[in-house]
Amino acid sequence: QTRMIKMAASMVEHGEDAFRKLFKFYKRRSPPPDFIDVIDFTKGVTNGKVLRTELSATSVSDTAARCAGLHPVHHWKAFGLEGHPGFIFITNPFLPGSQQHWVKQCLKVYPQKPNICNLDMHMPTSETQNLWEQSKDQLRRKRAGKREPKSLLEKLRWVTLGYHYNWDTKTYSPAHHTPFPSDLHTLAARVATACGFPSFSSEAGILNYYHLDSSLGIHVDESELDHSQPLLSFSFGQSAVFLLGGMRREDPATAMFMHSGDIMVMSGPSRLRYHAVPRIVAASPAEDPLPPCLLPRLQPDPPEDSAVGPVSREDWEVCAGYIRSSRVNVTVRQVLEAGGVFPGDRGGGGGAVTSGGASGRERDLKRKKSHYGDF
Ligand SMILES: O=C(O)CCC(=O)C(=O)O
Ligand SMILES: [Fe+2]
Repeated sequence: QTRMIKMAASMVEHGEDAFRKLFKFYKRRSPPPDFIDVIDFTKGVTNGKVLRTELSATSVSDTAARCAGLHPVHHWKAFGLEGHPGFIFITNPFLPGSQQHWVKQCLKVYPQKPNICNLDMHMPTSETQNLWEQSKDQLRRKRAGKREPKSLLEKLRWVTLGYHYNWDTKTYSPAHHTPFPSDLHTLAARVATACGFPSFSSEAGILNYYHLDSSLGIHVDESELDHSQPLLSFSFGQSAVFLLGGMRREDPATAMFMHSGDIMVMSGPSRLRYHAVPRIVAASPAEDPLPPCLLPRLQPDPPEDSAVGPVSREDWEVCAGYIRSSRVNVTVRQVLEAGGVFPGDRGGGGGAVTSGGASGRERDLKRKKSHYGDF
């Protein structure tokens, strides 16, 4: 019997190596990896694994899409992956000019109280309240090509929204909840509806801020209590290599680019797949550090009741200084079943939930360290 256990252990180890090796391959600095095997959905169906997917084009009116800064749903290009039901990749469906709104919110608005960020553990609220004010002049100079010491905003690693994820206990709790931003709620609702999840409710958000040397370890997001609802992921700024694995940590993974504006939906049988971000891919020196979809252009005024507003030139200069060497990813999750409550919660708060599985939302040590300490 010990032999069997040993054999199983070595198989797991061997398998784990496959995803970990791929992770290390794409993370490597010198020599840098080639990206030949990385799927680029913006190039269409070029890889045998890539499939076109139809969305429910009539489920979201063109007006509702426009109010969330999105093209009409029938213009979106959505893809799936062979053997990965429930995985949906939408290449940048944002209207020109509207990604700027989300970048600005992620840098200027969402890091503010009552939301929680990694810097809260290290400094008084009076200082974290003012990340933007304290960083804006430095970032503006950066945008003009000047070398600058790291601004406070560049030390931001994560922000949580709604039910604030507790990285230590790997749980959400009714005691740690603040209102979810309404503009992001609207965006997520439109995307979820187009993907066939009209009852999706944005209850928790995790924003991850990456620089050119950042990565996110292999993990699965299983702390939410309702896995029948999708996980939505929005990316802005520099591109990333994203690895999508299987239901077990040792399953092989597929590499794909996530570019600015791309949206990923992990639903159904793909909701609990392992995944990781081994690398941020900087624009080549010959290119503008800002992707074309983030270059300033004159936009028609957004509709009256739009969730997205115009970004002032002043504010955009700061954002551009930041995003020329960074990536922001926003994930939106539904935590509870419709009408559900936290187990053990009698309405009085407290009573954190432990998610299934002993591993919870497993992150590698590196990532864990960066949660509270790495700055
Ligand atoms: O940055 C990404 O694309 C992935 C983020 C992620 O997996 C998470 O926040 O759970
Ligand atoms: Fe994740």
